[in-house]
Amino acid sequence: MIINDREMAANGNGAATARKQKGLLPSITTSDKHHDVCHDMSAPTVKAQTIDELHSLQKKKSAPTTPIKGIQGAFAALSEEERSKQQLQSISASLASLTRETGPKVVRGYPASKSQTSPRVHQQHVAEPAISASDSSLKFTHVLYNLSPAELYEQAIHYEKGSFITSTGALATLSGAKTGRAPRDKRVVKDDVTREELWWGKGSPNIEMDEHTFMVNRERAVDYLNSLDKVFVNDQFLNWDPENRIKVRIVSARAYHSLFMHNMCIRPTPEELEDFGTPDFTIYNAGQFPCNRYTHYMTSSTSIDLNLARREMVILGTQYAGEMKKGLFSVMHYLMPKRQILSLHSGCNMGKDGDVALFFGLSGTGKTTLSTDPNRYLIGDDEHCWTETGVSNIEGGCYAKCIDLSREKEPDIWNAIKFGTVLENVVFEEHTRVVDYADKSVTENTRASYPIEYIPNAKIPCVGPHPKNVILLACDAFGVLPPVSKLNLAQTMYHFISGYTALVAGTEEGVKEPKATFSACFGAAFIMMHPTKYAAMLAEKMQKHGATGWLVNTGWSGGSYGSGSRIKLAYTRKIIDAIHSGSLLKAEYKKTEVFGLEIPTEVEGVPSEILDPVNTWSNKLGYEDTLMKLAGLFRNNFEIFTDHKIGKDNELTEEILAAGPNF
Ligand SMILES: Nc1ncnc2c1ncn2[C@@H]1O[C@H](COP(=O)(O)OP(=O)(O)OP(=O)(O)O)[C@@H](O)[C@H]1O
Ligand SMILES: O=C([O-])CC(=O)C(=O)O
Ligand SMILES: [Ca+2]
Ligand SMILES: [Mn+2]
Repeated sequence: MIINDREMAANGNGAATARKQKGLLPSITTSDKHHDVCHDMSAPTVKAQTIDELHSLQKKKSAPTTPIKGIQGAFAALSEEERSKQQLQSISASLASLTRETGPKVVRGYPASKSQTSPRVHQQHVAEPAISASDSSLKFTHVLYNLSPAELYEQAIHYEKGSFITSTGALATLSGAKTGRAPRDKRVVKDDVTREELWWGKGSPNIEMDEHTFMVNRERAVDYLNSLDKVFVNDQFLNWDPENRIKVRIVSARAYHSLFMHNMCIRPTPEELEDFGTPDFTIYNAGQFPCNRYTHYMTSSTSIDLNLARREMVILGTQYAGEMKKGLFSVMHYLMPKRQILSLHSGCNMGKDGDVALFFGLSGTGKTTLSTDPNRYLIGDDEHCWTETGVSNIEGGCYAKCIDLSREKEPDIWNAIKFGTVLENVVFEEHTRVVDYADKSVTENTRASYPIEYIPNAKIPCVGPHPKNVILLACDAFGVLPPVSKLNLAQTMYHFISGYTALVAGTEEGVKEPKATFSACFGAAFIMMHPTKYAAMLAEKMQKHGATGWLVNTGWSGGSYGSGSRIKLAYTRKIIDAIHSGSLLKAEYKKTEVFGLEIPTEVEGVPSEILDPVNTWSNKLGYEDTLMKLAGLFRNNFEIFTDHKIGKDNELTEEILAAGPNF
C-alpha cells in the first residue's frame, strides 16, 4: 500500500502509520526515560468519577467580585438566599397577570442544566395551587437573568432559527418579517397628564391610545411571555451621567433581544446588579406574538405601546430590536427635559484637547460613521443628554448600519464586528460564514450592535464637557445642499426644527429608495413634546456655551439620486476634520442663493469645485429647478411651526422664521 506524504506528516511517524495499517492500536510508551517528551500516561487523570461530574468541572462558578458588604451596607443583613428571593419577587411582580400572580424562579444559565438542581420549586407550585388556578398559573417559567454574551450565543444558536456565528465571531441573526422600525404602530397612552404635556396631532409621532387598551395589550404580552418555558430578563442602566441614570428592565423571549440590549444599554457591574431593586422602566417584548385585531385602536398586527404613567412599554408583532432601543429613547425624551436636560438624537465625540462635537441627523445620515473617528474619543453614536455640566451618552453601545461596510473606509466599525456583536439580517457565505456586506437580500437596513468599548478610543465613562461644534447632517438626495455650510444660531435652529434629510432606504419600513423627509429635531419619531421645546433648550445651550452650528450634506453631489453620486466619505471626513481643528471657522466664505448658506471656498483635502453644488451639475437648469423644489418643500414643512414661539425670546423666533430659504 502506498502512503502519501501528507498522511505521513499527519501521523507523525512511519512506525505508527504502519501499525495503524495493520489494524493495531498505537503503542503506549511506558518508559520514563525521555523526560522532554509528553507521554500518554504522564498527565494526571481528571478528578471526576462520572461523565456528568466531568462536565460539571468545565464551568467554573464565578467568585463574587466584591465580598458581601459589611453591616453598614444597605443590604447588609441580607443573606444571598434572601437577596435572590427579593430579586425573584421583583421579576415576578413584573410578570404578574390574571392567570399568574406568582412569578417564576430566577435561574442563571439553562433550564436544562438547572432543572435537576431545583425540583423543589416545581413541587411547591404543585403543592400550593392558587385558588381558582388555571393551568397557566401552575406552569413554571425559567427566567434567564442577565446572561453573559457567551450564554446568550448558546441560547440563540440552540433555540433560535437563523442564528449563526460569523467568521469574525459575531452572532448573525434575523429580526423576522420586520427589518426596520414601524413608526406608524407606535402608540402612547393619552391620560390627563400626557394630554397636556405631550405633542399630539399633525406631525407628532405620538399616536394616542387609552389606558385600558394599553392594559389589554400588556396582558396579551405578559401572558404570551408566561406561556414560554423561559424568558430573558435584562436589568441595566441608561445614561452615563450618574445623577440622571435610569434603571431599565427588559423582559423578552429571544436571546437575540437580550444580547442586543446587553450591548445597547449600560451594563451594570455585579455590585450594581445586587443593589438594582425596582426598575424605573420596564419593556415587555412579546414581538413574535401579534396584537389582536379586535382590540380597539389596532390597525395592524404590530403595536409598540408606551405608558408613561406606568413606566412601561409593550411590544407586539415586531421582532426588530431597534424598537426597544428607540422606545427607551422616547422615554428619555420625556423624562430628561422635565429635569431641564436636553435629550438629543446625535452622535458625540471629543478631541485630544477636550473639544466636543455633536452630530445630529436622521437615520443613515452618518452619526455613527462620523462620530467613530480614529483621531477622536467616541462618547456615543446616537443618543445623548446635554446638562448644566456637559454631555453624557444615554447608551452603552453603538448601532451601525453595515450595508456596503468596508474595512478600508470604516476600520473601527469593521473591527468591532467580533464575538459579542449582534449582526442583524446580513447574508454570509454558507460554509466559511464570511459576511457579504454588499448583499441586500434580506434588507438594506443591515445592522451591527456592539458594546461601545469595542471601539478602541471610546471614552469611558461616556461623558464630556459642553460641545464646541454642533454638526447637522443631512443626506440630501436632491444634491443641491452644499457639502458644508457654516450656520448662525437662527439658521441652526431653523435646520434643527426642520430636520431635513433624504431618508435612506430600509430603517423605516416600506422605504425602498431615498426620499425627502422632514423630521423635527432630527428625531420626530422619538420626541415626546413639541419640537420648539427642544429647540429652545438647544438655542439656549448653544448661546451660553458659544457652540458653532454647521450643516453637512452627506448625500448627493453632481445631480439628484439616480444621476449624481453620494459625496465620498473621505471628503466628508476631511470637512469634519476641518470643523474640529477650527480651521474651517477661519476660512473664507460666500453666501448661496435661496438658502442663504455660508459656504467655504476651500477645505483642505477636498476639491474646491464640489464646495458649491452648482459647479457639480452639468445640467444647470436642472440644478435651479431642483433647488427651488427643495426650498418649497422646506417652506411647506415649516408652516406648522410659524405660529409657535421658540423660547421666551420673540426676537429669536423671528430670526428663525427668517432663516429659511428666501425666494
Ligand atoms: N459621505 C458620507 N458621509 C457619511 N456616511 C456616508 C457617506 N457616504 C456613505 N456613507 C454611508 O452612510 C451610512 C451612514 O450610516 P450611519 O450608521 O452613520 O447612520 P446614523 O446616522 O448613525 O443612523 P441611525 O440613527 O439609523 O443609526 C453608512 O453606511 C456610511 O458608510
Ligand atoms: O432605530 C433604528 O432602527 C436605528 C436608528 O438608530 C434610527 O432609526 O435612528
Ligand atoms: Ca447609528
Ligand atoms: Mn438613531
